Amino acid sequence: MNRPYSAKDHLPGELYSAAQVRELDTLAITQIQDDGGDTCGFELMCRAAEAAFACLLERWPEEGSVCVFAGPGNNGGDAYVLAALACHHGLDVVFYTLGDHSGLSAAASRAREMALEAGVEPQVFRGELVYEGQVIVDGLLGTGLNKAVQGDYASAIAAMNAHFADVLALDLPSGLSADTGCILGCAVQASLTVTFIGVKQGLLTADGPDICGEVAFASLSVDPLLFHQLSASCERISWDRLERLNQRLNPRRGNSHKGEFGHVMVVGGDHGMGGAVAMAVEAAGRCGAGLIRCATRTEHVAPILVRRPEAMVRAVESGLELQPLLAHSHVIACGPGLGQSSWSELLLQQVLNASTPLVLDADGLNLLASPGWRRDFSERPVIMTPHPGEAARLLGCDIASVQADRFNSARQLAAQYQAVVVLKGQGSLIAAPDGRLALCTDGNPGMACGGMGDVLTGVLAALLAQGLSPWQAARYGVCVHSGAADLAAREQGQRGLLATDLMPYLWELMN
Ligand SMILES: NC(=O)C1=CN([C@@H]2O[C@H](COP(=O)(O)OP(=O)(O)OC[C@H]3O[C@@H](n4cnc5c(N)ncnc54)[C@H](O)[C@@H]3O)[C@@H](O)[C@H]2O)[C@@H](O)CC1
Ligand SMILES: Nc1ncnc2c1ncn2[C@@H]1O[C@H](COP(=O)(O)OP(=O)(O)O)[C@@H](O)[C@H]1O
Ligand SMILES: [K+]
Repeated sequence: MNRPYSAKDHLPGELYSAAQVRELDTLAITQIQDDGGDTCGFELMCRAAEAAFACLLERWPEEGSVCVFAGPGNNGGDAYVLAALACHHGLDVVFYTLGDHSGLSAAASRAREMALEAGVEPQVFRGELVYEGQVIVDGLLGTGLNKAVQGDYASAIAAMNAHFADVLALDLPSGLSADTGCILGCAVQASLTVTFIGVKQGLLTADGPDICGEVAFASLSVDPLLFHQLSASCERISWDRLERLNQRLNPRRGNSHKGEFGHVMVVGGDHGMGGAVAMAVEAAGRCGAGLIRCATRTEHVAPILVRRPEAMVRAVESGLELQPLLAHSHVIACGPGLGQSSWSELLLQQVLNASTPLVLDADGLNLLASPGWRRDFSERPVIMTPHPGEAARLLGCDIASVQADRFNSARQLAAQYQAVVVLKGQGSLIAAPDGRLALCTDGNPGMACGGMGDVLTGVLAALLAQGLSPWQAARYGVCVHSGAADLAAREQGQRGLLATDLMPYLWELMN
């Protein structure tokens, strides 16, 4: 029996779209066929069901029964085989079907026969879920989901979600889009999702992580060489993975000096928003920038110096004093607390006129989105860090449209601005202008609080200052930032986590 392995830290680094996984399925079936195996995908279906059933036994070892839902596609086929295995194992099986099962695929038909022979008694789901046990298996809809869920399917999903039992989802929770991580109409809330052959990109961003529960991956013993035939849509990154891939910054030479680690200039902090620049300054320092300057409003100078006397903080009240300061910087971080006043515009204008590597965040992005400000950054190393609201302004659409396809939104922004883009939020995405995508699985909802983005801006600026390219810095920085937040939350919990709580952990992870 092929053993799936679980926990997001151990998921493979390659993520795939639904279409790509279908391609992998086909390649795997062809190979099984060439090796003298079955020709219709039944072998693969059996392996999927075996892997899922192994997970079920491991997670719920005491349970004596299982309730299985099967849809009319191959996801339902997996469910039939699992039900047969459960019967053979001596579990009581309640089996509900939805949709027309007279047109099952060849593989799913064989799966159904196998279930009937094992003693499974399928009944059409008519709105009432009668089951007393602890485990429901969701085999309604998989990667074939192609429209919003409604009608009987929606009723079945509502019944599963209302039941006290835990749900094990086959491949992915029904109703979740494998491509976007969005709920299409409604979705099953799973405790455990066992996903097959390739990890679908939608499991790890937007609503995916909330809906999937724990994610286990089962390769179905597919020949790894098959995977070389198509490139993954997206790379999964995490602090732990970067570390294992040995993508850390090298230890410093003993004989080094501050000039080697870059001078960062943080620009922003209009009236009432001095904290934002203060946090970017401190994060840049904790991530190893050689020297940090800050250009801000007069009233913020003293408070920032009190907190971080290491920084060189200058008042730029008229805005025009900025130009000569920029000339002495290796990296500019612009946007935190910048505001959208004429002062803000004057500062941003000068920042955009420079050619220094740039991290652009917050109001820097909001201003960039307004008419007449649009830029092409192909000649300059730039990282843009929009949250979904800022991304919507930059793309001229609403937030729901950004979130409806985060992968596409990030890619589109990177192409339009010719910059590396970090689309923030659960499962932060990093997109390069050439189409490369990475998804960070670190981070937690404790980070949904003011100032977290300002800290990220400082982190990224420090990494650019130490010589990383925008693509490297963004991948590394997003993982360090989210990894630090996970460490901080482990101490005291997620709720109540503050942006400045990350500082000691940034320091630790950077070493
Ligand atoms: N093809 C293969 O070789 C393998 C496939 N596997 C399983 O097969 C699944 C994919 O199978 P399918 O491509 O048949 O797709 P699904 O099983 O996801 O279902 C597709 C069916 O559902 C219908 N449907 C789609 N959206 C609907 C909606 N919102 N409301 C009602 N009906 C809807 C479609 O019209 C179609 O009839 C995977 O997720 C995985 O579980 C696994 O057995 C591994 C091997
Ligand atoms: N639910 C979440 N899960 C993971 N990361 C999150 C979550 N909510 C926010 N974050 C992260 O926290 C940071 C918040 O940034 P942002 O919204 O710009 O905050 P602010 O503007 O207040 O500084 C981003 O890096 C984002 O990815
Ligand atoms: K499913």
